[in-house]
Amino acid sequence: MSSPVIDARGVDVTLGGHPILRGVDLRVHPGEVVALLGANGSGKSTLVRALLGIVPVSAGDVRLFGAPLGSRGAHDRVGYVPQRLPAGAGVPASALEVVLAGLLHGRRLRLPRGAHARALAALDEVGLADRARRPVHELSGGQQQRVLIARALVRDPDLLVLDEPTSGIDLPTQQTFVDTVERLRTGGATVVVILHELGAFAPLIGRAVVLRHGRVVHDGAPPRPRDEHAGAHHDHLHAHPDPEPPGTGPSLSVEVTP
Ligand SMILES: Nc1ncnc2c1ncn2[C@@H]1O[C@H](COP(=O)(O)OP(=O)(O)OP(=O)(O)O)[C@@H](O)[C@H]1O
Repeated sequence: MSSPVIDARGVDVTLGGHPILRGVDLRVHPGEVVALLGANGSGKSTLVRALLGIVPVSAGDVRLFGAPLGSRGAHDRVGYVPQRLPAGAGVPASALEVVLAGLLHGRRLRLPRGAHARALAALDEVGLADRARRPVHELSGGQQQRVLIARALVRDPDLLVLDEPTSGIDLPTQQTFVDTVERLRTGGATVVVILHELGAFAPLIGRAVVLRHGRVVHDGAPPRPRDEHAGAHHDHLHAHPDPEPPGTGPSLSVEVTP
């Protein structure tokens, strides 16, 4: 089998003095589309941030494209779509400028040749070509999310990491994202996507990794929708909080569905 795009072994992350990830192992191979699932607070965003070197790892080892974290060559191949525009996004940057920023990374402080055409093409792909000059903070939440996706796409990434791309997004826009991921996968890219529900992504997802209390509790076939609330494990896809810290509380949980 080809060498993994992501190779994380025994990853621990501690934030604010609290253990958030505990001994996470994750290997993702070229061309895989992997969904990262789990309740609110189970550690999904922290895991992708650790994989990308955005939060420090307190134990374990992470490699991207075979290189240790911090290797620029590897990072240049990644497109990352965070959950929302970072704080400070009130600066009056246009959608086009935000997308162009995706082409500035590593030591590259100048835009490459053809940058504007590439940025406009990326905005067009997410259906925002006509909003290119609009200040991004004047766009709707869903449109801002699309701008962030365009910012990742403009890099032509070999690894695309999406943090809940469909939360608060209408169904037609979700389909735009799914089509984009499908196109990247067809081109050989690898995709890791945090989701609360497989939803429109379901046809693309061959593997699901479920986190609970910062540990991987499932790595394999995606749960079928009708199983989401069945069984004791209930490590499902909805936006419920992670119920109790590990090692405390009762081992039996009961859910009452209205
Ligand atoms: N910078 C931080 N300092 C302290 N605790 C943090 C920090 N960032 C995240 N956490 C905590 O880590 C836990 C996991 O958060 P994380 O955002 O990774 O979960 P998640 O599974 O992505 O949740 P959601 O589905 O709500 O986005 C939460 O309890 C959160 O409060």
